[in-house]
Amino acid sequence: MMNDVAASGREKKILAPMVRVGTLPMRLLALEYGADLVYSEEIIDRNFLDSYTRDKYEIKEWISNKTQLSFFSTCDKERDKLIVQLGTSNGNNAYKAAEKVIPFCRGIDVNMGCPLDYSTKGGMGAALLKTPEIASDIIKTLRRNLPNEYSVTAKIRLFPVLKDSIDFVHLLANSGADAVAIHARQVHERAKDKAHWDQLAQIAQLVTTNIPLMGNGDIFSVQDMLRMKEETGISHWMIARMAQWNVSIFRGTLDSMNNVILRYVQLAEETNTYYGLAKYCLQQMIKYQKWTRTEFASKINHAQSWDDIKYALSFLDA
Ligand SMILES: Cc1cc2nc3c(=O)[nH]c(=O)nc-3n(C[C@H](O)[C@H](O)[C@H](O)COP(=O)(O)O)c2cc1C
Repeated sequence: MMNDVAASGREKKILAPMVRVGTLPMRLLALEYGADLVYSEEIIDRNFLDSYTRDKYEIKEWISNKTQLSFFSTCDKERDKLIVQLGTSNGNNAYKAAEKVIPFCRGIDVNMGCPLDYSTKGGMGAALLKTPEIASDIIKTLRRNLPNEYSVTAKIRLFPVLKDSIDFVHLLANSGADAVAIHARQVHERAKDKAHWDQLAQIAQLVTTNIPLMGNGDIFSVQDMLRMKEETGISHWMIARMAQWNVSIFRGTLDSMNNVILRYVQLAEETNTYYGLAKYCLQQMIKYQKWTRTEFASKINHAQSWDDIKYALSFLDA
C-alpha cells in the first residue's frame, strides 16, 4: 500500500522535528492550522526501550522506567499525521523502539542530521552520514520489519560535495526509505547560515529514484514555499523555526499571535504538558514578536506553574 509520505503527487506542509517544541500541543496546533504531517521531536531509541505506557484520558504517555517521567505523548487526533523521529545508531534498537510506538503513528523517521555532540558521540544524528552502512542497515531493518502502511524516512543534511548528497539519497532509497527530508545545510553550518536551495535543486534534478524529497531550511512564508517549488521542484515543505515562532504559518496567512498563544496554552493544558515546556515555547514566540519588555513576557519568564502561565494570559493585550 502506498503510504502517506510516499504519496508524492500533492504538495505537503510538514512540521519539522524540533526538540522541546514539537511536543503534542504544538503538533495538534500545527494540524489545526493545516499541516499535512507533523514530526515529533527526536526521541532516542533507548528511551522507548526502557519505558512503559500510561493512558490519561485521551492521551497516551510513554514513561521512562528510570525517571518515571513522561518523555513522549500522543493522542488519536494526530495518529494518521504523526511521524515519530528516532535518534538511533543501530537497526535492531531502532526497530524495537519503533515497535513500541508504531500503532500510534503514521511512520518512523531516523535523524541523520543532528550535529550536536550528544547525538554524534553515540553514532547517531549526523554521525550516520559518515557511516553509510549503518544508516542503510537502520532503514533496511525498519522497512523489513514494519508493516508497509507505515512510512520509513530519514532526515539528512548536505554533504560538502554534491555527488555525496546524491549518493546518500540513493543509498537510503535503495535501502527502502519512502521519502528523504533534506535540511539544506552542511553539518557544520548553523541557522544563521543561508540554506543552500541551489543544492536542493541539483539533488532533486539528479537523483534517479522517484521517492519524494522534503525540502527544509529557511522557509518562513507561503511565498518561500512557492519559491522553493519554483527553484528546486520540491513541493514537500518541512518548516521548523517559523513554526516555532508562529505555527499558523501552516494556514498561509498568519493568525494573530494572541490567538496562537491562547490556543497553544489551551491545548498544552488539555494534553497534560509540563508547564516548563509550554513556558519555553511561549518564550520563543515572545522573542520573535519582540515582546520581551512587556508585562506578559515578564509574567511568563517568572512562571513556576500552570496557574502562573494562565495568569500571564490576562496581560496578553497589555
Ligand atoms: C528548537 C529546534 C529543535 C530542533 N530539533 C530537531 C530534532 O529533534 N531533530 C531534527 O532532525 N532536527 C531538529 N532541528 C532542526 C530542524 O528540524 C530544521 O532542520 C532546521 O531548523 C532548519 O529548518 P528551518 O530553517 O525551517 O528552521 C531543530 C531545530 C530547532 C530550531
